[in-house]
Amino acid sequence: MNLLNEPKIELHCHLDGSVRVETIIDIAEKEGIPLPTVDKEELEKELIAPSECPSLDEYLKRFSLPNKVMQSKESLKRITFELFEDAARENVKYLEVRFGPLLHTLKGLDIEEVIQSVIDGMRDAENRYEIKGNIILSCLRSMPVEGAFDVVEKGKKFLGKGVVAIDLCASEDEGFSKRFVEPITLAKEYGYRVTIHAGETGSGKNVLEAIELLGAERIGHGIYIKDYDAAYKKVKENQIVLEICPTSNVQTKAVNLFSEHPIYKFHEDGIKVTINTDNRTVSDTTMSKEIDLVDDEFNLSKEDYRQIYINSVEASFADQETKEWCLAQY
Ligand SMILES: O=c1[nH]cnc2c1ncn2[C@H]1C[C@H](O)[C@@H](CO)O1
Ligand SMILES: [Zn+2]
Repeated sequence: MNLLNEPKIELHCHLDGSVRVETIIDIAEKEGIPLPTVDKEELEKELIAPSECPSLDEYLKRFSLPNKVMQSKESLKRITFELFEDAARENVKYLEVRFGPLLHTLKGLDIEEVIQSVIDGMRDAENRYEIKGNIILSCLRSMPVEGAFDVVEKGKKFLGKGVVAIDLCASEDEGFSKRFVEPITLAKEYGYRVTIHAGETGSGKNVLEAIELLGAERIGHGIYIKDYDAAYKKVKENQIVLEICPTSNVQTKAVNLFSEHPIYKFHEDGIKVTINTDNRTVSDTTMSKEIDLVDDEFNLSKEDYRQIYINSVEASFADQETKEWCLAQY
């Protein structure tokens, strides 16, 4: 199937993992930020995780460089605009972009300014292209829990104005959900929707706990439910949607080889899967590449793709009007 022209929906895409390489060089020059090299190809080697990348923690090291140029309002707005522009050019109709606000406060911006700048970039792109978006605020598991409270509180005023959900990301330790029950419960009370990165590095139990303790409605990755029956059943029975990111899953060693990826088995068994990039730059990918990868390996039929598109629309945290618009695009 040639999928470049098919409409697409993306629910799992990190802003800091999706910065154009030329933009990193340009902002660094303008803001006087030193880079290891200003040669585009050399810089790509620093930014793109190899497929032989040994682990998630190794993969996560690629984010420190882009975050250096994401410390001003202008750069955050520009980077967001460009991400939506790139997505619109490959016919993505709706994109939920996520980022950790606290990562962008190193040079004096406050959390509200960070969020507002990302919203501004998104709105500019929505006005210019046929794409709609929403924002997911990510809290890093590697930071103290107080950080998550801070993000939940400061992000609250943007709910319904661009921000829709809360996420936990970064290194995945066994049993992390227990630590975050309070801030995520508070977020739910405020009206945030919930998606959680879990089951990426070996633990299906983390997926079960993210659903039971944190009320996750969607799971980022969730690969390891394949080895943990209770989590598998929970995901299937509760129709929890998996945000699968094929290339990233190989790089972080959620799977060793893409041919071993359980995405198609899940799909055939009635688990709701979606296809996403995770990180356009760090994983050197696009939605078209990710869908092609799945198609090459598992021979997606038109009906398979249609189902995945519908899963994505229905599981999105968009309002009803936007969901209907997305469905009408197919
Ligand atoms: O696939 C991922 N798993 C866990 N954390 C991730 C993944 N991709 C990116 N992140 C982290 C690194 C970023 O700095 C952070 C916020 O976008 O989210
Ligand atoms: Zn992710």
